[in-house]
Amino acid sequence: MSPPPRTYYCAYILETQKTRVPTGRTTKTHIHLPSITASNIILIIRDDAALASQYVADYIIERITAFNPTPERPFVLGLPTGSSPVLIYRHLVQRHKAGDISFKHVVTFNMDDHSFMYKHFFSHVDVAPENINILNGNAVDLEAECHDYEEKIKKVGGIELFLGGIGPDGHIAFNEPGSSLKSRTRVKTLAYDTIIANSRFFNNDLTQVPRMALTVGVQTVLDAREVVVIITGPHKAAALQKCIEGGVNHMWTLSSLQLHPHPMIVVDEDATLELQVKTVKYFKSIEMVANELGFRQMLPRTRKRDSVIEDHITSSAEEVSDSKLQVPQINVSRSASTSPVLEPMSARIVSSATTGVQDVLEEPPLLSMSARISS
Ligand SMILES: N[C@@H]1[C@@H](O)[C@H](O)[C@@H](COP(=O)(O)O)O[C@@H]1O
Repeated sequence: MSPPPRTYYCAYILETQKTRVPTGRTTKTHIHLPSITASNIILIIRDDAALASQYVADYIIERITAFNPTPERPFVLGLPTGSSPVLIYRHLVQRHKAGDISFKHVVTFNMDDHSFMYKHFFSHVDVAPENINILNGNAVDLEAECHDYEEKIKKVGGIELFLGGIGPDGHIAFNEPGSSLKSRTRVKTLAYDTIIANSRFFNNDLTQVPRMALTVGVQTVLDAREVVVIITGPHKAAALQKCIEGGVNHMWTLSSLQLHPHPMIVVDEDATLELQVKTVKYFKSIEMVANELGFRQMLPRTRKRDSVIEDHITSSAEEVSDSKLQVPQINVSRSASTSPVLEPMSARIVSSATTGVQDVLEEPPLLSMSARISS
């Protein structure tokens, strides 16, 4: 009896893998899922936002644990704001409190200039204050602030994993439609759509929403060794469709992930509403095949490699020698400087500074941002 087609397919991959393994050496190999997709993008689909968020949080924990960070070689994590990652942070906090993960040797860089990170994440885990990097929208010299941010990222050895969210227009961080795909950290004028979307943080008063923001650039995100993006809700379905089924396009800056060697997008069913059925089925089958074969997404253990096959024997020595990282000694004071040039969103969020830190674990899962902030 002939095996089912998917067995043939898997067998074909395994055969490819075998022929690429150097002869005469005992190696344990893994296939990267991106190698069997049309682009490199891995799309993970979960039933709802809670399950998608849990997947991402567990994945981040897995990656930090596997990296085994130390003070000399910290794990560098890029982080977003917005309502999408709130459940991810909640899950990370829970796992931290359960003793599953420490953030002691994790250095963070935020995508843009919000302070909500303290409320939802930093205040609840053991991340060292000197390891937290957030753009300061109150800096006197904004250009220098942006330049220094890029330098700090470089100094710490680059970002290992950039977690991101998107706006309904497909923007990543605050890289609005039309942003250069080569852009780096800079001041960005916000699109009207984004101003409307962010008005929920400002009592729905459009006039209160800042018109500009500091943000990492598209290229800053693409430079990370891995990018993981969470997309949930039907209002982001059109953006997901453009970014997955369309080409690379500066009007949908998330689509730039197609240029990245290790991007993963984790979505709920609602976000897939605009995708073709065959696209959804295909990506689901990729995960199913991987599960059946007993492997998940595997990243190169060495920082410079982007190979289909991973060599577990040779990697560790290269990895250590290639990553003498220094934790930057950065002043992360949240206080505003004397004459603010550009007020950050965080400064205008009603009562965010005065309400104090709440235990986010007690919040209902899908409470809107505005409701949380004004409570
Ligand atoms: N700069 C932020 C993005 O980083 C975020 O991804 C987006 C979506 O936010 P939400 O997750 O609340 O939809 O909002 C803002 O534009």
